[in-house]
Amino acid sequence: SRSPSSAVSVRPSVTHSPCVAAAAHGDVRLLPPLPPHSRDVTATLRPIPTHLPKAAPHVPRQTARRERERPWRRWSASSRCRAPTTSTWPVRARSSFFPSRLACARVVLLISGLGAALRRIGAKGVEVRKAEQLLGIDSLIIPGGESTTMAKLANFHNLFPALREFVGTGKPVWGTCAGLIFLADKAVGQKTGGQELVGGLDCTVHRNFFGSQLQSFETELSVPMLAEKEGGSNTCRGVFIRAPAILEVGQDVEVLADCPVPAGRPSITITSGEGLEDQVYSKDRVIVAVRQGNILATAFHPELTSDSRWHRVFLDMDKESQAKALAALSLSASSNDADVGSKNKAPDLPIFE
Ligand SMILES: NC(=O)CC[C@H](N)C(=O)O
Repeated sequence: SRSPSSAVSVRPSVTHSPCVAAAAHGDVRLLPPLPPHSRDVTATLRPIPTHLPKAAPHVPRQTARRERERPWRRWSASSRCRAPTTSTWPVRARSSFFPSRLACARVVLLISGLGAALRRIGAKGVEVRKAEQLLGIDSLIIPGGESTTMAKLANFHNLFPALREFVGTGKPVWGTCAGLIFLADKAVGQKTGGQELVGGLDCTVHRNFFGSQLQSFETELSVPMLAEKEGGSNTCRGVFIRAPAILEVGQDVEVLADCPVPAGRPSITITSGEGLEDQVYSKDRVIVAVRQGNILATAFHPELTSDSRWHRVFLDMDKESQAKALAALSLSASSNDADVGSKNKAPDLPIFE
């Protein structure tokens, strides 16, 4: 037999076999010879050292003076917040904000503040990165970010068909900011070449209605629905970050909040395309929150305030949708019992005279 300290040849396919485990303890057994037809590929296994080198004493890192004095710069301008240059594009994208931030819920999910806010009110969230994960969730949040990049990534991961299907199931979907843009049937103010949308919400959205990052603002919004459903004040704080706004809605869309167009904001030209004339948005108010059936959409970020009423409204939509699904299930089960032979027949409802 061979000395335990020498290298041992093993077939790669058996690297985790008991023989190799034994080799790690110095008890080396040689493998039976390879059958003549197999590829003669071998790998070298070095014995694992029994004595690990002593850990070097921990020396606390010296914080640079500049960092001590201006800690808030640490994760902003510093190169350390950049993705490693060796990452490939999709990996880097995943580490930024999508689709890991495409959030959803058995009750919803997990992005940043949205996740924390939902956890506070007892909802469980999961991250959705792949289309098939949408099958296991009850409701979905498409959060803020940058909708053009999010659309590129959703395309890359082939998420659009699954997202459209999810919206079509009637399960609750909430889009905030860029998520609202995703859900709109039509978006204007897009980059050249446009961007793909999930759609489902009958409205026209302007991608950067309120201007650039510098024009981000907070304001008090009047939302009577919040007080009606969840109690508390008639208003809520709206945090608008490079925010979109809704220019027009279809008749099935319920407007939940609007706000004045900020004074001094340059006029917005809406390029209609398809041979229609450009129009200038001339109203003095603009829509910032809507609901259409299973879709809730806000141009602002409710997760950035401590008011969790928007989250509770969304969870109520989730409960409603589950109750509906249950009712539909028990209805179809009882009609199956009563009428086993006739599949796909509409339920025979009783007539009360
Ligand atoms: N905070 C946000 O989500 C900004 C959205 C941004 N205006 C966009 O085009 O995607």
